[in-house]
Formats: sequence, structure tokens, C-alpha cells
Amino acid sequence: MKKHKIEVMIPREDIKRKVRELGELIEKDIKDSDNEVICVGLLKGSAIFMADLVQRIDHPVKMDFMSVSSYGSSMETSGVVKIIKDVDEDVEGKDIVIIEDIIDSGLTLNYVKKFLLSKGAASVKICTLLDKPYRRKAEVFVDYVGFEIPNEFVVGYGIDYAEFYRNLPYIGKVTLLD
Ligand SMILES: O=P(O)(O)OC[C@H]1O[C@H](OP(=O)(O)OP(=O)(O)O)[C@H](O)[C@@H]1O
Ligand code: HPA
Ligand SMILES: [Mg+2]
Repeated sequence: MKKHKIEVMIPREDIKRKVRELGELIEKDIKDSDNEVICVGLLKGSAIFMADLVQRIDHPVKMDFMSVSSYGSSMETSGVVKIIKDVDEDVEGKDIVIIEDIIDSGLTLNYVKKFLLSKGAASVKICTLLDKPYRRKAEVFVDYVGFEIPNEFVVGYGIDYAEFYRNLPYIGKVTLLD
């Protein structure tokens, strides 16, 4: 890891409020569906967000996880999305809500959404806590966005820099020092 500092970008209280709002929006959209609803979190970044968000959805949903990696220990995407762990549930005919921590190039979500639709999901929606819309390499329609953030490398609340800082209770901005 290069020498760096971290400053607060989104404090813990703002995240809490936003998670509550997102949970209410998702609940409103899914409560009249006749299909089973599966919230699919993308490991590892979404783990903390997913855990908090599902508790704000007052409707019976299943939880499942995929592991898809493209960053490794770097600050830049490798451009190659690899599925390391598939969902356990059969998604055919189910309504899927993908829960993601951050969208940057869009490569991860573009790939995962197509993948789940190809397995026969009835619908696939996307909920992300953070959106960095400035560096898109692939188009993705995002149904629920917590915060749009500037083009900075961020950590915390599940999001890592070389696997560290996922345990920060806020979103922090990483600045490299020389
Ligand atoms: O829009 P993109 O440019 O594809 O970037 C976003 C993805 O990158 C990060 O995952 P990463 O591959 O680092 O795995 P992690 O969740 O285990 O940190 C992040 O959690 C998103 O899943
Ligand atoms: O800003 C980020 N931080 C950590 N991981 C990431 N993956 C895409 N963007 C980011
Ligand atoms: Mg990562």
C-alpha cells in the first residue's frame, strides 16, 4: 500500500439516514410483487451495507451473495470481471435486487446484471450506496442510489483499499502522499 491519508467524506449519521430511505423505497417497490425477492450482495464490499439495508425492508426477502472481483489490491480496475462465487439460490422467475457498495467503471454491475438475467431472473434491480458516474466504461441503469460522489478513491463501510479499512463506520476519501 502506498503512503496515504484518509479524510471523512460521508459521516456515519448521513449513511444511517440514507440506508433508512433506500430501504423504504425498495420496500414500496417490492411489496406488491407475487414473485420471491432475493437481495444479492456482491462480496466483499456490500457486506456491511447489505446487513444494515435488509433490516430496513419490511417484507420477507431472501439474502444471497456473489463474489466478483476486478480490482485486486489496486486502485484501478483490471477491466476483467471474474465470478468467484455464484448465487446459491435458483434465480429463475425471482425478482432480484443487487446490493452494491459502489459503482465506478460500471463493469462489475453491467456483467452481473446480464449474468442474472441470463439465468432467468424475472427482474433485476440495482441498489448502490455510492455512485461515481464520471469514469463509466459500461452503461448501467441504477434503480436506487444513495450518494453520488466525486471521482475520488473512497474507503469505509465495507469498501477497501488493498483489503483494509472496510471496518471504518464512515466513508473516507483516500489521498496518496509522496
Ligand atoms: O464499477 P466498477 O469499476 O466495476 O467497481 C465497483 C466494484 O469494485 C469493488 O469491488 P472489488 O472488485 O474491489 O471487490 P470487493 O468488493 O471485494 O472490494 C466494489 O466493491 C464494486 O463491486
Ligand atoms: O473508490 C473506490 N474505492 C474502493 N474500491 C473501489 N472500486 C471501485 N471504486 C472504488
Ligand atoms: Mg475492492
